[in-house]
Amino acid sequence: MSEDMEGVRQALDRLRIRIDSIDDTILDLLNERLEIGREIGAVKEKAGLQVLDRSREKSIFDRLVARSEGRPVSDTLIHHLYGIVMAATREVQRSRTIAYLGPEATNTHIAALQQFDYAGQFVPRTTIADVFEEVEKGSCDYGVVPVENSLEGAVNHTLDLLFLSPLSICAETCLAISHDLLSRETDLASVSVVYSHPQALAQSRRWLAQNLPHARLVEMASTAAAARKAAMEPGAAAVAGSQAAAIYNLQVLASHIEDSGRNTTRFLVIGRDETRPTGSDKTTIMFVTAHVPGALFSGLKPLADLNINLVKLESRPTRQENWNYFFIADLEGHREDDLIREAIDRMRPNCLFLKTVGSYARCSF
Ligand SMILES: C=C(O[C@@H]1C=C(C(=O)O)C=C[C@H]1O)C(=O)O
Repeated sequence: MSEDMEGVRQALDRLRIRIDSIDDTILDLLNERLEIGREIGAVKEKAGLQVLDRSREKSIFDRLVARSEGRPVSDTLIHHLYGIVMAATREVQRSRTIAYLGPEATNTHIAALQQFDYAGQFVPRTTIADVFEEVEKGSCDYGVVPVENSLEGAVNHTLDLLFLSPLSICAETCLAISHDLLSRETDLASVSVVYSHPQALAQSRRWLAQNLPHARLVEMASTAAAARKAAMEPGAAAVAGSQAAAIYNLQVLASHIEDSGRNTTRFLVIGRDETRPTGSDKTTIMFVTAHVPGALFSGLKPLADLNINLVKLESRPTRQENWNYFFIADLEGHREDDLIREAIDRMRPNCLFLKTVGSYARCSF
């Protein structure tokens, strides 16, 4: 090693010792914070108070943002980091169980982790119907299921189950599906085999041919199974979402290796909560109209009359009678808004059946 390189190594070692010591302190302080959170939880439980206190959380964010002004930890980073820390502090006060369409590391799992800030007990279920059932019978507080993909369209099974279910939509979350190359290796040269779902391999074919021309490509049942395999095998990599890296402790060797296309999936959180208005909300209703000319038109007319934006309209067979359909409409606004309330009241007499499935904050893309 040249003298120069030796100097660089020593400088890095010295600085990294300081980083290690800071990480230890941060971790000890986080553990102390969670322990205090647990004590706060006990006080609240005795007093019959709710775990979530938004105004306290807001005042913490405001104080920290002001404290860090002009320093490297930005406003956005504070919201991101402390959002996770606060979710964990709430979680030790009252654990939430979240059923999702599994197995582990699927896009639905990632969407669930993202939506609940990684705090909670996440329970994989094999089918969308099983997720609904867990929440309906009360063994889980929430369920997370896919509802729409930007390339494939609606997930009909989710819509059909929602039609029959007593549960509400509490939130929606969107996930940009992108493909990354994940491995326990730290450089591309050490990768000799790449595992993934056939679709993900196909969508990354050009990048793989250019960057790993000699690697063997092996098809797996899912990108999650591929990531799990890559985590166990030296010289192996997986094409999967970057979040699978955190779940399986893998390195992201390359990001966004898909050849083209923007592929986004929208997920719903189902449960029993009635969500408060946020100022940027959507309301989902489901309704059935009579089988006569103009029925859908008169059903929807109040929306036009009241100038309410119809974000989405889908139809599905009711399966109770042939050629009978129910409609799913997403309206801009919250069920507590006077305008939305008025519109639904006016729609009701024009429909054979109508239910509000939930009002929730719109996801940002
Ligand atoms: C710890 C508390 O419970 C929750 C968690 C908070 C936090 O992590 O700082 C703040 C407010 C509450 O939503 C609290 O009420 O102080």
